[in-house]
Amino acid sequence: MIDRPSVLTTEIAAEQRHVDAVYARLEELRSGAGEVEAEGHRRAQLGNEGALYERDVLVHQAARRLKALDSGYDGLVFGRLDLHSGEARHIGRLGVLDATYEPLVVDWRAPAAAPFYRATAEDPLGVIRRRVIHSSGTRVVGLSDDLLDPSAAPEGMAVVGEGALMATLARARGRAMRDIVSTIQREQDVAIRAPASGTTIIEGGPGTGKTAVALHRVAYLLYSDRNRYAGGGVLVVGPSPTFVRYIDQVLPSLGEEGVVLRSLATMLTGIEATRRDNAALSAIKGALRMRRVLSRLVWLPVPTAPTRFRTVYGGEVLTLDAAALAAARKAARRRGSTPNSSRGQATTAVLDALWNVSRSWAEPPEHWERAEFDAELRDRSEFREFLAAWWPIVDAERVLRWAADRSRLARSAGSDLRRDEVPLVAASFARAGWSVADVALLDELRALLGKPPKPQGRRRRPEEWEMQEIRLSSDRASARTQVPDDEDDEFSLIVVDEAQDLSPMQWRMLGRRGKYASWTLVGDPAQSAWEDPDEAATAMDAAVGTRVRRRFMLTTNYRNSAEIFELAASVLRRWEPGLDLPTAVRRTGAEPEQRVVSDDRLQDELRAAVVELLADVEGTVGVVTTADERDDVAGRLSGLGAGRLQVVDSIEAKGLEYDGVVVVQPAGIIAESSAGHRVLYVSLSRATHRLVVVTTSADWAEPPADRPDPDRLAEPLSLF
Ligand SMILES: Nc1ncnc2c1ncn2[C@@H]1O[C@H](COP(=O)(O)OP(=O)(O)OP(=O)(O)O)[C@@H](O)[C@H]1O
Repeated sequence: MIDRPSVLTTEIAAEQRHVDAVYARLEELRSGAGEVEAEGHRRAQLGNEGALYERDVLVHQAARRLKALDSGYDGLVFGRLDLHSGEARHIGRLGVLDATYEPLVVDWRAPAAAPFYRATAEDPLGVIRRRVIHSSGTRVVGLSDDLLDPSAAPEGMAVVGEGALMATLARARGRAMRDIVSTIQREQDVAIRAPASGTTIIEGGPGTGKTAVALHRVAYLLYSDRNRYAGGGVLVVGPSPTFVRYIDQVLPSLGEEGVVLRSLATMLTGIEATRRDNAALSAIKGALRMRRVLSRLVWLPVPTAPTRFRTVYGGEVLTLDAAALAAARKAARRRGSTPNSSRGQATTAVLDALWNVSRSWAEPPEHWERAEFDAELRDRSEFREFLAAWWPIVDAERVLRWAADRSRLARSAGSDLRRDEVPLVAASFARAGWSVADVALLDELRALLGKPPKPQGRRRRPEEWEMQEIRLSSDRASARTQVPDDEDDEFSLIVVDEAQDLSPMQWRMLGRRGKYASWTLVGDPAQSAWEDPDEAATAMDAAVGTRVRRRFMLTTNYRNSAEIFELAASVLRRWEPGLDLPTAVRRTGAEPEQRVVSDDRLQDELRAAVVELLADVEGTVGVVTTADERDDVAGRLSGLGAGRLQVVDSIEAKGLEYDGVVVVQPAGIIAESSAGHRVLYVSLSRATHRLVVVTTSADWAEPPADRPDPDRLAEPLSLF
């Protein structure tokens, strides 16, 4: 007896035929792009500038095309819509036309693909059946159908497979975040395709896909207005280097390579913040009052500045003492805009002071000519050396290191730092390396210090500019990831993840990079650890400007099992009862566990829990501890997990996810910062499958009687 193929096998075979046709067409397009490139090189052999220009254009176009064709290769076709009109529309990672310009695949970002994400049974948008096509490389391995409009289904229309979303969510997580292009949900799609102008705010609880949505939005905006965004640069900012490593494969998997990903610790080229200050210090350093402190600091004489200058002119000795130099410094500052750009004003002020010395004598040498006096002194090496020592060009790092001297910091503090705060802040600048909060201070200092005037260079001929432009645009993608983006770097699109935690000084740092940018801000006020929401909101307003704001709220948690999220939510609600939290959609039957042990058993129990989770889940395991304990815990667990285990502190855990999570000493995590229960909420909502809490006290979830007033806690909800 011959087995009849199942409906699923028949349907898979039919889709495979279409997918094969798409790959065959892709090969033709690849060889076409190769020919364009060869043609470019042939033209360059003519040797004149016009030919070189054409070569650059053609090679650039071909390279872009090839890159686009390669990027979406695996699993290129992932969806199909069967429409009322009878059309079967395939959706994929990129658009492919056949030789007669009929679409074989529609790019997921094109308007024609929108119903794939937006159609529902209540509002089918002309879609009868939506099909998700699962592939492995170029081979179709499965299908998941949704019949959205059964009444319109033609006779014999097959409906096969399980729900695609649930199947995807149940899969084990790897070390890197994946794209969600085949299962984007309706509320997410609306945020992804929101207009570019102004500021788009995407809010939602843990695991609602905010990060995924923000990254897909970048790919969407690059698709819909590539010239503007690829040319002007796109910056994605995340909270920590670990987070940036976690998300850095999503955009390349969507075919976008040229986006700059930075964490708040690595915003400045050449400076990597290696530590975080404690909550009290971060609050001081992040507050706007630091700007006033820094603006005084930059004008103080450098610690090695000479306090006297003596020279001989026309046989007479001219001396400037400390008071005269201080007056000259004041005069230079009045005339200059920033210290580094004011060397000229400083020179003039010193010459004025020297001249005035001669004028104050009982018998001023009347035959001295001012112009001659200036010209001769300016030329002298002793004068130039004095100026270089007295008014040197300084960089931000040196200036902040000098502030490790308490008396120097106190001189700049005005009434902006309390007396007891000065030694704390000064001591932190004396420590090796920089903290994350210092990065924003260094950036502010760079702006306040300014730049020395540029020496005049040779002017370029217009055609040189043109060639330069072409090379720049063709190299831009790779150049942007290699060339330092310094304080001059402006972006046309800035995406900020975990935006609820930015300090006012960090908002200023980003604002300087996006004066004309379109912004996408992603955050969850309930996960906020920042204390002064009003000041942060003001700084955010100043950074993003007053243009139109659009808001989207994501409501479904796709990360956690319902069992795990219920625990995280119940803890947060004990502290802040009125919060609106998302709903988790996936039940696994695995309840989160709490293991209460004595102090001396804590480490053994932690190790046992980690070993157990590594054996139980397929993917990654995370251990979340307090910042103080993190390195010790990592040391004790080293050697376990072969790349599947990561130990992070509770702030670093932001934005990350693992299949299994062990949270160690939750009471310690709460105690670490003033909004510690929110930080714990973040820690408890990192796991997809298993959560184990290892603790020495059973009542960690109970808020203390003197907990902060819930009304005050709710304020950060108004950040956006
Ligand atoms: N539509 C979707 N289809 C498949 N997976 C999804 C979808 N939306 C979100 N996810 C998955 O859910 C998880 C959480 O997403 P993401 O990290 O973007 O959430 P988040 O809102 O930024 O979370 P948090 O605020 O807790 O950091 C990720 O694994 C993501 O891939």
